[in-house]
Amino acid sequence: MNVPHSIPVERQAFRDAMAGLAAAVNVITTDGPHGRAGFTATAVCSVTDQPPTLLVCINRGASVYESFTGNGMVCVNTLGNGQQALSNAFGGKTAQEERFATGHWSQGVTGAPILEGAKLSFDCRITSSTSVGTHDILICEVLDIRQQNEADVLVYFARRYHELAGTQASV
Ligand SMILES: NC(=O)c1ccc[n+]([C@@H]2O[C@H](COP(=O)([O-])OP(=O)(O)OC[C@H]3O[C@@H](n4cnc5c(N)ncnc54)[C@H](O)[C@@H]3O)[C@@H](O)[C@H]2O)c1
Ligand SMILES: Cc1cc2c(cc1C)N(C[C@H](O)[C@H](O)[C@H](O)COP(=O)(O)O)c1[nH]c(=O)[nH]c(=O)c1N2
Repeated sequence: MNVPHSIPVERQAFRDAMAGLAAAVNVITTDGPHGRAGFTATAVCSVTDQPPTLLVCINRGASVYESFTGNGMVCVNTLGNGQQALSNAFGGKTAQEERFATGHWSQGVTGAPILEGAKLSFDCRITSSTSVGTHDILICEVLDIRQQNEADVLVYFARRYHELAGTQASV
């Protein structure tokens, strides 16, 4: 079978198609010698459960990039219903102080900020990374998990937020 290799997919066509994938909304945080920082990410998924590992894609052009790669620690805070303001604040163009002022934070094993009231928080160490196009794929080993089983879930789909009723997840 002849597979057409040379038909380019336009950037906008790719984005329009990706808008059809529903995704959880996460505020990714870090702290350490390279500063406290955070950004919103939907490009997060499970990689393997041995060792428990997830990935986070971060744009190398983001103002927070050096803080994340320099500190080498991250917390993936998955948002629940009613936390759209946090997603918007961490979604770009606002100062870090302003972003963190929208939530209440604690610290766990890695020192990265843990969002009080998040649906889930994965405290992680970055074990490796790979550059693809404009982004780095951060491979993050999960060292600790905090969760609210009954919390509702915030979903980003078709360029807007949707709320889902909570479901039980077990660790
Ligand atoms: N992976 C990402 O970097 C990513 C993901 C989602 C949203 N965003 C950013 O958030 C803003 C709002 O996004 P939106 O979903 O409302 O509309 P949009 O049209 O900008 O994006 C639609 C979808 O395309 C994908 N996408 C967008 N920008 C991308 C990028 N630079 N690299 C890889 N995939 C990308 C995402 O799946 C996104 O949900 C935009 O500035 C967008 O760039 C970035
Ligand atoms: C819903 C949604 C989802 C995502 C984003 C935005 C929004 C609103 N952004 C963009 C990212 O949050 C933004 O670029 C950072 O906050 C960095 O912005 P500054 O460079 O600091 O202004 C984003 N960026 C990224 O590198 N990976 C991702 O998965 C996502 N996902």
